[in-house]
Amino acid sequence: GYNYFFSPLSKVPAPRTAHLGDYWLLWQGVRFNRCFTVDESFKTHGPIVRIASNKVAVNSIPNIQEVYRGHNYRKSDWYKGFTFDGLHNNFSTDDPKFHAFISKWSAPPFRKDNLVKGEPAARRILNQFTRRVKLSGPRLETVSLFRLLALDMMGAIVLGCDFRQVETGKTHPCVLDIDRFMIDKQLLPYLPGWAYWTLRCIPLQALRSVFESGPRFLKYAAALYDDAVEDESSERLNILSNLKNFVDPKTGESPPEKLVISQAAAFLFAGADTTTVSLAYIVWELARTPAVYATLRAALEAAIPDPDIIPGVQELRDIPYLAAVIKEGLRLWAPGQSVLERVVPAGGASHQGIYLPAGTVIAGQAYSSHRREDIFPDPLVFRPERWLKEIDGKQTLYEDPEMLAAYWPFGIGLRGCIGRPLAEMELHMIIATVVRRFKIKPAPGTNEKSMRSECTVYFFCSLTLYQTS
Ligand code: HEM
Repeated sequence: GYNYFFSPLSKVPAPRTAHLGDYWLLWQGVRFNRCFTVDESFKTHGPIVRIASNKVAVNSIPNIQEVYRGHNYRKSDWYKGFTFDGLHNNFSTDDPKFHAFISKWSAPPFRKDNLVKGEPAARRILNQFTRRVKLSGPRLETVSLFRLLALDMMGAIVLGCDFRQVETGKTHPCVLDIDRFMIDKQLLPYLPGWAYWTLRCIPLQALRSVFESGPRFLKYAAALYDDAVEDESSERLNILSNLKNFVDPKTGESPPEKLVISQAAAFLFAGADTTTVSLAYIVWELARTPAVYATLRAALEAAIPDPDIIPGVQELRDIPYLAAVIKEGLRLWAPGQSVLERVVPAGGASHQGIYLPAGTVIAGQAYSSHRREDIFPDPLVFRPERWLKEIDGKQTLYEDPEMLAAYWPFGIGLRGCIGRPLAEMELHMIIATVVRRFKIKPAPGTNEKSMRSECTVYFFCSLTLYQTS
């Protein structure tokens, strides 16, 4: 009754059941359908929609910019699930001071000049990947393989550790725990408290391993921390040794060990599967869109005459068609594209002419912004050309300001993705290698339906990679 008639949010347009409480959103979440249903609701009800008793979603670009730009709208309680041992990291915290404090240590290894020093390690892993593809035969489970690749690359380039998964073909246990951890932290929090605690009491091994994944994560991170060493030969900063040895020049203080370990655990879950999912979708789009594959292949053959050579990221960034393929892939299939919750600050705020009291949870979703027909014509078509323009007779990456404002696969502003430069480096190097060295086509069973997901790894994606002559 209160939710439906008297709540200040009852004025916000919504599917009828969303006005009644939190079950509508929960139901969409357990069906892995939240992102798509919220998107449908925008189409039916307009740019602001109520999605739960205290939650609204917005799809107007100025509203989204206002919410995500600064620290004014803090992260919601949902992010608290991503603490480890009660300790926050730069993903989970809603405190701007703590965020600035922890970002100060974490940011330097992600600087482009530092990442470039990781290129030899990235090349070594990509050559191992090529050998593994050849060993595996023509049909490949690409998601599993990309998961090995993404974690190995992140480990070698910025974490200062060698997972050696691609080389040995053995999956590190933390990869499976990423799945369990995401179920525990992303899905189960939507259950009512009694249902969550009932599940926790059921003595089923599969459930136990879900609930114990958080502590296990911390153990993996602690082991990495213990092993982290400076790579003196390359003068490359890695996150763990950087955090381990960091001394604040002003205060002389170092970050507490427990905090560093919690931060390392955050990088493990935030950096591996995001890259995996992006890769899987981009390669799938290339496999099912032969004209785009052919154009990219030709551009790469021109830029990389010898397929045994893997160019550096700067050289690859100078191939506009490759950059446009990655941009377009992330437009359609960014891994974190469902609602990212923030909280309306003290004093409340007005969005789309509706007053939202302080404490209302508000969110946009990249999935919907990226499919705005008025901004991205034929939004469902994978068309890298939309990001290109002929300037002075040369094909150039062109970022139309309206498209750019609506494009946020890595989030926006101060709480945007700290790993973006690394992710972009990995995507450039991996996609260039795959396309330059292999012909690809989707295997039977990989189709629109099998690829439909909330953009976690819960989808079946099997592509056949053929080696070219
Ligand atoms: C294609 C790959 C990636 C995509 C699309 C992506 C996307 C995002 C998005 C959308 C956010 C904002 C989340 C929110 O507001 O809730 C985010 C934050 C974050 N990402 Fe990424 N990410 C990627 C790769 C990585 C990598 C490789 C790392 C680390 C090695 C990483 C570490 C983080 C961290 C620590 C945050 C929290 C930043 C903060 O709140 O200040 N991400 N990412």
